[in-house]
Amino acid sequence: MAIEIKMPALSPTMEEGTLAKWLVKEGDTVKSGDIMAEIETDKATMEFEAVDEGVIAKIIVAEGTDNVKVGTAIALLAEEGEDVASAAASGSRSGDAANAAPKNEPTDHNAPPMPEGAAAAEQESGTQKLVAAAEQEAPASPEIPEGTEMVKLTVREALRDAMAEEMRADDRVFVMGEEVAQYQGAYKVTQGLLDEFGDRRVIDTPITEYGFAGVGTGAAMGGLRPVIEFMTFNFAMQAIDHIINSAAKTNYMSGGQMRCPIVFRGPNGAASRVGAQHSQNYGPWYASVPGLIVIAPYDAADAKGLLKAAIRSEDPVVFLENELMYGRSFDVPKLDDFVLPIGKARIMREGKDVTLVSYSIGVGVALEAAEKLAAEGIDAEVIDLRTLRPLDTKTVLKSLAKTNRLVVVEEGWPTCSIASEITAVVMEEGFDDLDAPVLRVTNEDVPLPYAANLEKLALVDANKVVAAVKKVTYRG
Ligand SMILES: Cc1ncc(C[n+]2csc(CCOP(=O)(O)OP(=O)(O)O)c2C)c(N)n1
Repeated sequence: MAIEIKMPALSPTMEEGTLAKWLVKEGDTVKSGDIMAEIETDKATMEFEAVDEGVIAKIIVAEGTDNVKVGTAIALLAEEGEDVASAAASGSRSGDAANAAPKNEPTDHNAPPMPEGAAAAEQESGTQKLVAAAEQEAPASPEIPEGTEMVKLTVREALRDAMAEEMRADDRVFVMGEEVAQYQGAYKVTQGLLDEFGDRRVIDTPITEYGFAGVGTGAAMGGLRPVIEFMTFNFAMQAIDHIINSAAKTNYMSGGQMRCPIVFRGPNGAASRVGAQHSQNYGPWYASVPGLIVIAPYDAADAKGLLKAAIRSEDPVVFLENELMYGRSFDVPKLDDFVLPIGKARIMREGKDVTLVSYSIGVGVALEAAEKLAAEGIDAEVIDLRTLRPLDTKTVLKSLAKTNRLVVVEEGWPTCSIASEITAVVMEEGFDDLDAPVLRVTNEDVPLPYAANLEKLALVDANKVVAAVKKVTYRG
């Protein structure tokens, strides 16, 4: 089987580039270190070296092609002893998941058109469509066709449906974690999955987060699409080395030649009376790591649409749920394949006097505050970030340009928080739009107390948001 040569990531931020020039042609022999092509990005022109030895069996993406996404197959290499003609005609092999074609490829009706290079490569590799679905620009709220039926689902059911749909569509997807199979999840998120998919794809593990996060990461590098459930993200402290040092680095340290399509999911943040060690928000921790995508949905529709997108992502996703949201019901579009774009915030409520930015359970706090403020004649716009990395700063800055005041609401500590990051971005890029300092409304900067009265005082709430808004609107 031929080896796919892929568009390399020649810098940590490179997402696509121009295949400016091929320096080899079909039939040429290359060895490790030979310069094969010149690749241009908006920053520089760089030489692309061969890693493997062999004969160029086929050039897939022609020179001069713009917008070739990192990871797109650009040529096929026949290995030593392999017949070049049949290598060119045959499929390809590679250790990474981007090449392992799914048996039943899911279709993404929301996927925008692909750039030329990716479209050409798609004929060679069916999975390019999935890459494009997760990585392309898409509208903030994908259009839900008029007349679409909505169904009420709990966040828990929406998450289960997302996994079940992706498992039906792609048999590389499997779920692994403590109590996910027979017990159907510590919070019953994996309900029904063992019955439908069997114990090869719904796997109970010992209490060893380091072990199963590592097995999952290896499986993703080897061509599968694991969904790793942590009973809570507090226990993922045991697994953090695999998430940060292995999964997040794969794409970059292999120069785009290997990907790690894995989802780490589970509840995050404070629950109720579970104490300091079980009540932490890891959003800011993971969002500070290049190479990770971090998603923290609020409602059931987002939980479903974003988890489906996460499972299709070519890069590792930390998917932060919230225990207190699992049982809450919301409208979810009844569509065959409801997938939301990663990296797009959503305006939950339009307003003109102040912008409230939040994510996960904090969105509910912000919406509650907006209602209270409306009663006092203050019209708040509420933004749900949805994705914490990459952050949709455009949507935040656009809203600020309208309201000129901003408060960030976060169920987490204030120091080095998402709120701090938003504040920095707004100061750097939106300074002239500010009529007041940006305020952070967060939990108190202490390990969460266990005593019910102290816990309540330490957590963010709508009254604290109202007080902050009065400060920035000078109505206090
Ligand atoms: C690192 C970590 N992972 C998961 C948990 C959640 N957890 C608490 S008790 C428990 C089961 C413990 O079973 P066992 O060790 O057999 O002790 P038992 O309570 O049954 O005596 C689990 C999974 C945890 N506390 N810490």
